Amino acid sequence: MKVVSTSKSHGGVQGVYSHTSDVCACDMTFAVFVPPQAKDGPLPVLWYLSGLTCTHANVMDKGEYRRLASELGLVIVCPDTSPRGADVPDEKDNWQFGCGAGFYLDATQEPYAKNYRMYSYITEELPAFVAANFPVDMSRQAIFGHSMGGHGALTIALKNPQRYRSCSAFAPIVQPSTANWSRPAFERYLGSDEKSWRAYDATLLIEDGKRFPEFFVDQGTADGFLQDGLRPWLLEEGCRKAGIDLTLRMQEGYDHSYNFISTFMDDHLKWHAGRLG
Ligand SMILES: N[C@@H](CCC(=O)N[C@@H](CSC=O)C(=O)NCC(=O)O)C(=O)O
Repeated sequence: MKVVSTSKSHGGVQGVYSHTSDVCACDMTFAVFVPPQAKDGPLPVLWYLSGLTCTHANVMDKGEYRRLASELGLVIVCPDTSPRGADVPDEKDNWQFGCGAGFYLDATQEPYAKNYRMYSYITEELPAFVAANFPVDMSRQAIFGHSMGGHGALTIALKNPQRYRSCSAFAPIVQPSTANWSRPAFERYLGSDEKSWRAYDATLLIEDGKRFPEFFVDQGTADGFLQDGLRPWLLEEGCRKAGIDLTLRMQEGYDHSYNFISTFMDDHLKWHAGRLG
């Protein structure tokens, strides 16, 4: 593991690290905040998945999670959103595909299948790496995220309900396989058979029988992506039919930015901490 940077904050350490990922066949960078309680033993770990165009740094710089994470004794891990590097296929002028737009899935189509394996990276390789290198109690994990990362958190929790004690999201893409901003990426990563897309679509996973006990979602009413891209009412309907407990808070006047996320970050951290013990 390469230490990119460390910096003391609220008694803990905000670090940025990189490692060689076999799964993504490139070097990957991620951020970890370790609160001061780590000196007394392993701590619960909360995974934050970021949205389109982000790296590990957006939430680290603008999410405002460290003060309360320190108080609550939560380790916060913030991975990148895609593979990157000179050998990774990309489309520089397309923010909804390629680097920064990995959609937390395992691509099956060439030339993307070699590197774009963010589902396996987030659920297998990075957890094993974090467990081996940080003071974490892997029996106490939770996951949350924003937008594309909200989609990632919901789908990963639905597919691994025994691993995560809780899941929440800020303005998640709840049905990416039918939204115009994500459909083209799904087709290019997964091929034209839309049946294979269902494995990476929260509302369709629920329709297909996957379950998670409860979700907590915040959504701004002034979010420019609300009507066409995010559509939380689809998740509301799916959860209602499936008997999944969904707390959906429509936050008046808030947009899609980190000003919205940081406003409600404390509520999400407290909600997860209450379930992580
Ligand atoms: N470049 C786009 C806007 C991209 C954008 O809003 N990205 C969001 C996530 S969107 C869904 O996954 C984000 O988190 N951006 C990073 C940030 O720091 O705000 C455009 O120009 O419209």
